[in-house]
Amino acid sequence: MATYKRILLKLSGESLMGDQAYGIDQTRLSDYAEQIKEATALGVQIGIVIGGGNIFRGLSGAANGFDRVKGDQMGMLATVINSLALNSALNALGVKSRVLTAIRMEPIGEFYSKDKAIESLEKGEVVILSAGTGNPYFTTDTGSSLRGIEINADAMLKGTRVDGVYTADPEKDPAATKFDRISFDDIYNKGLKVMDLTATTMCKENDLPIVVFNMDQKGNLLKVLSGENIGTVVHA
Ligand SMILES: Nc1ncnc2c1ncn2[C@@H]1O[C@H](COP(=O)(O)OP(=O)(O)OP(=O)(O)O)[C@@H](O)[C@H]1O
Ligand SMILES: O=c1ccn([C@@H]2O[C@H](COP(=O)(O)O)[C@@H](O)[C@H]2O)c(=O)[nH]1
Repeated sequence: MATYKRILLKLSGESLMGDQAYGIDQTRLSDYAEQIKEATALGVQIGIVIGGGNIFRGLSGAANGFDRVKGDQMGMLATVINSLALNSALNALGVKSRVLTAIRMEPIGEFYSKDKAIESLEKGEVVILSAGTGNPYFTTDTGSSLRGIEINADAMLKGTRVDGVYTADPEKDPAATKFDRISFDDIYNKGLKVMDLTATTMCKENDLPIVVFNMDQKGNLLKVLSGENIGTVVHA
């Protein structure tokens, strides 16, 4: 029996490159697809947003002289590339999945609507919600909170390459310690940067709890869905 009936799973684009310097690592991609397959076997309805940091980020583009809006559009297209890769990997495992895009680009994906997403979820299909919010100056974390709220998810599961929320960025501060649970207010008060503040605020204001966990370890998604607290729960 799973803890949640419907989830929004946020996957990190940057994690998708595995040990490579850029792009999509096939082993990591297959591992994510396997974990998602295991989760569907529990009967959980799964919406997915995947980042684009393994390919392009608007802010890095702007730092190199790109127009910010064009750079962000490139970033959103990067998330579509990752979404198609995941769609293909899931279909190869026999998991029916569908890509909906926040920007019209048929036949690459169907244009997103909440109704289409929910219809697919109720049929047991995995829905990949691509191109972020469709607008520049946002991130896929904000895209995840937005879509999670729209589809009435029970929780947003942020599957990343660290195993929870720490007192400081654990990739920079080896002395940082992990929280098992933390409130939205403490995220602000302590200035923790595991997710951007727009995304955090949307989750707080719409009562969408977040679970941050390490998706790069096989079996972890199943553990979270089975109620094991292997990450950090961010709550009201
Ligand atoms: N207090 C903190 N606790 C945990 N992680 C933190 C904290 N502060 C910063 N981070 C960083 O946040 C990162 C997680 O963010 P995320 O999964 O969104 O990665 P990303 O690089 O933004 O991915 P994407 O490609 O989807 O944009 C971790 O890699 C971690 O280094
Ligand atoms: O709603 C959105 C979502 C994303 N972007 C751009 O895409 C890249 C990649 O997304 P990440 O969340 O960083 O993985 C992001 O840097 C933005 O440039 C966007 O503009 N709007």
